[in-house]
Amino acid sequence: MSGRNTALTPPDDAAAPVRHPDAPAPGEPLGAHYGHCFGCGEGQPHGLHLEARAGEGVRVSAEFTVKPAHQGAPGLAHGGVLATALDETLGSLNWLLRVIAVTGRLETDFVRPVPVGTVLYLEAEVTAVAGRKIYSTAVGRIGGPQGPVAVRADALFIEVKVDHFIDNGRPEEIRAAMSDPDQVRRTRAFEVNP
Ligand SMILES: CCCCC/C=C\C/C=C\C/C=C\C/C=C\CCCC(=O)SCCNC(=O)CCNC(=O)[C@H](O)C(C)(C)COP(=O)(O)OP(=O)(O)OC[C@H]1O[C@@H](n2cnc3c(N)ncnc32)[C@H](O)[C@@H]1OP(=O)(O)O
Repeated sequence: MSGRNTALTPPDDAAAPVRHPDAPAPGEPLGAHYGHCFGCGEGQPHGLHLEARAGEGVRVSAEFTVKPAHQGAPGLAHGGVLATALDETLGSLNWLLRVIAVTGRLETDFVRPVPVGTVLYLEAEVTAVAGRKIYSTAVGRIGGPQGPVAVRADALFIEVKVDHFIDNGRPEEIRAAMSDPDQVRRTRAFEVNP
């Protein structure tokens, strides 16, 4: 990785994020980006079924209820599942920028154990943009939207073209996605980004 800048701190010449004019209004649900997504899709029985809503600026909020299928230790959420909830919430921010992006780096702090049955209240925001690099941060609280922080993360997403998925995804799922008009419409909405 020598010569590559993979830091989670934006460079000095990074720009403030700009909310896309067609971004959903604050309070509106963003909906799943893909029905079989483990984070947000309805078609994954043991998935997180995370529902994100647009906030003000380039911010989102989301809730995730920890189910028995998400355990690591007895009665406690698996850390990787909590990282997935953070990743998914952070990923949904890119919908407000109308940019397709994938996680390059995700740095997670696990601050408190999260029992099964808990609702994790997540909030995320984009802090800066530098070329294809999108810097963002998220927290997850328990006991209520203003409760104590249980998890937090900083992330770097990298903008990609839709070809990233078409070229790399397993052909049978890509074929199915491309023959689903709702999926195509949702994906194409990103491509008109100037
Ligand atoms: C029509 C049907 C199509 C179906 C599509 C369906 C849906 C699509 C729509 C929306 C869905 C979009 C996303 C999903 C949303 C949420 C899910 C949660 C998010 C995820 O779960 S997503 C999965 C996990 N994610 C990956 O699967 C990424 C694997 N990876 C790669 O695919 C490459 O690695 C890539 C593309 C990241 C970069 O590759 P590349 O060749 O384009 O760019 P390059 O290497 O030149 O890097 C450019 C600059 O980024 C820096 N950089 C690169 N990598 C870095 C790293 N790891 N850490 C820190 N910095 C990094 C470099 O340092 C350089 O920075 P600098 O220029 O300053 O040096």
